Amino acid sequence: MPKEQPKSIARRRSVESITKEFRGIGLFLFLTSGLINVLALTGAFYMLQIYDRALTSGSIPTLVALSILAIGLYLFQGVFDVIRSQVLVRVGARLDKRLAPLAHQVAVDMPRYGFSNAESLERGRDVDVVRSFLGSQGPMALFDLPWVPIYLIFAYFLHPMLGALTFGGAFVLALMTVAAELLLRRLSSHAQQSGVSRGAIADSNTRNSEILKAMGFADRAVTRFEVANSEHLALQTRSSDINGTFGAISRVLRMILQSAILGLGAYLTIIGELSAGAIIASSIASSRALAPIDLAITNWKGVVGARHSFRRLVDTVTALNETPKPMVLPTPKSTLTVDKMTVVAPASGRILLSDVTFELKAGQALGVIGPSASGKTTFVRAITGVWPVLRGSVRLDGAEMGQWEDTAIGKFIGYLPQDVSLLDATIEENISRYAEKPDPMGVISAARAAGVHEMIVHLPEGYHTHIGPSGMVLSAGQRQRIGLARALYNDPFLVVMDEPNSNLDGEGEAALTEAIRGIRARGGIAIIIAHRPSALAAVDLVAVIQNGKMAAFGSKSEILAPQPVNGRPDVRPMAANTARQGAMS
Ligand SMILES: Nc1ncnc2c1ncn2[C@@H]1O[C@H](COP(=O)(O)OP(=O)(O)OP(=O)(O)O)[C@@H](O)[C@H]1O
Repeated sequence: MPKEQPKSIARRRSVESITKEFRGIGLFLFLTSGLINVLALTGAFYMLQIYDRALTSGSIPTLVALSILAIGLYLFQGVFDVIRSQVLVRVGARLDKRLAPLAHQVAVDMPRYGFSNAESLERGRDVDVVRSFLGSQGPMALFDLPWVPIYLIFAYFLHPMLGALTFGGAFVLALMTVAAELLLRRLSSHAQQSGVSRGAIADSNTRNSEILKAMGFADRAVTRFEVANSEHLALQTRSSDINGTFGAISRVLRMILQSAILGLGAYLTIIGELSAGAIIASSIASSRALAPIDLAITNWKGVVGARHSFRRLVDTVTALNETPKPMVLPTPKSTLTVDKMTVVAPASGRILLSDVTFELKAGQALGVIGPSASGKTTFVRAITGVWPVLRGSVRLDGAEMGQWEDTAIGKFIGYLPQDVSLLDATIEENISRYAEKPDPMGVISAARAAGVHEMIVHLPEGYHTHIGPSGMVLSAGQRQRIGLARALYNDPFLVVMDEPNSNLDGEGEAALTEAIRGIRARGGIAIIIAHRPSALAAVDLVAVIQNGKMAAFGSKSEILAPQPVNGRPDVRPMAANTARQGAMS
């Protein structure tokens, strides 16, 4: 027997972990479906008894008793049907409650690895797809399918030929289900991909609404969306066409088969092998036998979509299960050591930064300079753990970053990215990083350190001002200062800032310099990427990044010293020249 691959073992474990709590419910639904299907024979038995007993005996009391019994059984069937559908809806809701946070956790991580927002949000939608499928007719059909033999056996006992005809019909419809599956499987995956591409265009267009308006190319952006939308619609239409056609053929086949059963029944009655009641009973039983297959065909598009989404959810859970749970380590307080760090672009695998080595001690601040696209942002992304390190290591007090849990290490890191990106929440929630119980003094002291406290208290709602999506109600400089306060909240050991002064005025830059001095004075480490030299006023070390390598590293006075006119060739880039003027001032 071939050995099972570790990946498929991991996937199997994930499926087991997702379905574990639903196994009992699954058995309950299966048995309830059996009961519903047995009760659904009521109509067939009723007709048999009416024709063969009540009509032949002419007994009204028998007719009434049979009718009361049939109504009672129908009501029972209805009750179980309601229970089954309500349980399925609740299973969907429970699954959603359990999986939605996991899917969102992965969705939040995906953009870091080069996935578009649309692709990331698709993970969240997977949960919706599975939940709505569970609330639809699809799963009922799937639960009814295993009980189809009950009706086949019933028809067989009425007459073997009726059983054979019903079986033949069920077989043809089952083949149609297989055909629908084969045709829809690939199409559904293409339709889903085209939906993601369409979403990515819509997302990019809405995020750039100001640019589209100012430079008047909104109509061309809409055209791009239209093209992607048409492609998506064409695929959707094709899969709906296939589903609809198969559904229609299956309904017609069912009608033909039911008439054929009646015809065969009539023939068997004429030749004296069947009673009149059995004709109607066999017609009812065959119709019930084919109903779940018919329903499955009609809902097959949903089945394929839900299966696709469920598989991706399994991948999601597998990915999360594969992440080892780190130990709790003490708060770092002495060193940041970077050893031969090599970083690749997550999506393309292109090497963006290689063999970077240096060490910073508590109380030091490093300014990072270098030309555009040299790898400075890549450098901070790797140091803050936003991007993984391909080779080499980044260590705090000797322990690699990966040895900490994300939430634990996050407390020791302050990060002000180039694109500040504030969250859609209040200023207090932004600065306190969504703390459940924000420490007001901590928030205020971070805001003071960033020189933004006065500005915040002058807003009508102060720290409770809701800043809207992407920090809409604030100016770029205000956003940057609040971003700085968020980076400084709770005095993290390592504070990394990517061009923190790009939108700051003189007062803001002075606050930034003070903040860097504050970090150094309390024994933290600061790393500042700067194009504008004024940001380097409070640093003691400077590194030069050039062409994805660390071209120079040393004290500020050494790196930014005036260059000799003659003498050895200088490794320091042009950027150092621009940085020099302000930083030395
Ligand atoms: N997500 C990404 N995927 C692939 N390549 C990327 C990605 N982000 C940046 N790069 C590439 O990595 C290189 C370094 O980019 P990086 O943003 O680190 O430069 P930088 O020095 O910060 O530039 P700037 O000063 O203009 O901000 C560039 O060639 C860029 O094209």
